[in-house]
Amino acid sequence: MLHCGSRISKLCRSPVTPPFNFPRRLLIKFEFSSLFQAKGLNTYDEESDEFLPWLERKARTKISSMLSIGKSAYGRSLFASENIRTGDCILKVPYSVEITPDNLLPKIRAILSDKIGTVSKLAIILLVERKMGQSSGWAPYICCLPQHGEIHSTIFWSEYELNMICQSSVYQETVNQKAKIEKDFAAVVPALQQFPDLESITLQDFMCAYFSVTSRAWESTKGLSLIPFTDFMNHDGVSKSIVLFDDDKMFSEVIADRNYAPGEEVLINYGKFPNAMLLLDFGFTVPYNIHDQVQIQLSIPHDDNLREMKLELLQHLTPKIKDAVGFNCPEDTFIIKEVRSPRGKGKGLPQALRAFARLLCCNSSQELSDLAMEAAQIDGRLARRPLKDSRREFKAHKMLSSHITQLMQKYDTAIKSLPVNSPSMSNTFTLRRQMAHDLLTGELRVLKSASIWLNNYCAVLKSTSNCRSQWKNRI
Ligand SMILES: C[S@@+](CC[C@H](N)C(=O)[O-])C[C@H]1O[C@@H](n2cnc3c(N)ncnc32)[C@H](O)[C@@H]1O
Repeated sequence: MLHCGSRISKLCRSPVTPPFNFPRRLLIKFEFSSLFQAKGLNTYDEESDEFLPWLERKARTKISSMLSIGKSAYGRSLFASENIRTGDCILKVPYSVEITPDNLLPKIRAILSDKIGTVSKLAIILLVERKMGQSSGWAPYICCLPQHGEIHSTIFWSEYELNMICQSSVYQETVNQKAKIEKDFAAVVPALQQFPDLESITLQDFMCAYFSVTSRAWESTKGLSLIPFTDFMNHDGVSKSIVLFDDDKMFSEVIADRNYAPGEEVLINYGKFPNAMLLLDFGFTVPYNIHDQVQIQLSIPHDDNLREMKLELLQHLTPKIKDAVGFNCPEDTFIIKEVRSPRGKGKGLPQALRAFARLLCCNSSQELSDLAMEAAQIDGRLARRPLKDSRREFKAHKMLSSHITQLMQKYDTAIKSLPVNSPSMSNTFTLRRQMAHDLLTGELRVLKSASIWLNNYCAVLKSTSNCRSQWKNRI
């Protein structure tokens, strides 16, 4: 899921020209292919057999004649039930059968704190409907949602399991997410206590419902919603199709971007998510994830004589400059992605990170003033250009390189310390250990690519400055 505020929304594009507007943002962006067909078991799912007819009766319209629900290696999934051709609309779900915060019972909404977020509101709806059992108008959907024990999001990992991934930023994100859920639950409890049927809802129930929302909801122009049936589709990171929302006709739909034979599993793309996000929000990882990324934290050391001046420079720049620079505190976090070419321009190594490194390596007030003046003369962004003195530019990047080397060593140790697979391990632990391995190896790959690029950049700087000094000596 793309978390509200903290995660960047991206417009979704479909290879098929849609006849209507794209959604602003999808919590899950649907793309599909049969890449994983080998894993798509398509065993007949008796329980789900009645699901689509039930939803179509509720919607009073046909939703899909081309897809059926089956069981896959990753739980329920949708499979082609007939030949599908590129451009076919394979499902169309009216907004009337999507679950949005508007479905919250007015009597509960009236006593809920304003601070409760949309994810929590949807989670409460799911919990209320579950408590209603068979009398719920959503009962067939509710009983398909994941239960505690089937969920592998890191919010459900034990401390021991979490320790396997303490190198990754997802560790802290998990701690933060759990704290947020606990806070929301504490705010929800007084409202639940007003209703005898709901007061037995536990934090664990709330966490499961919260996970159902983060792993299955979309965000579109109309806000956050759960889309029954569509949310049975599993993820394939290389697929291209998406769910489209037609606000005029009030339905969401998926259009085939290729042909499918009957029985093929139809997979979609949830978005360009790194394993860290897949793990936290969806409870799974992919073995080789091209979207993996690593958080790098740099700080101005307390024993740096110029610390105050560096802070001053960062803090007293105009807000525009601060935003553009991307840092305004002694310690900052930068996201790096895999650097594709060791000799390329460093795509993946954020300019802001390199700029911070240049600032950190300044060792005179004159150098700092020069940087500030240069920033003012160009676009206001600090230290974005290579330093004129190539030895200082070298030093800044060497510092980054050694920081990344240290991180690589820590990741390497973490991977080597993963418990060795053994038959005595529970299935759950074996799976989570594998997820930890996917996550750590992906992040290590990102670090290695950055390290190669930095070493190459430093080598070029060194040879250039050597050439220059040899040339100077000759004159
Ligand atoms: C939107 S639901 C998809 C339907 C789900 N399989 C079900 O049984 O209802 C997302 C969940 O499906 C599973 N899933 C989807 N794609 C996966 C993949 N590529 N690998 C592993 N699990 C996947 C994860 O459990 C995830 O939380």
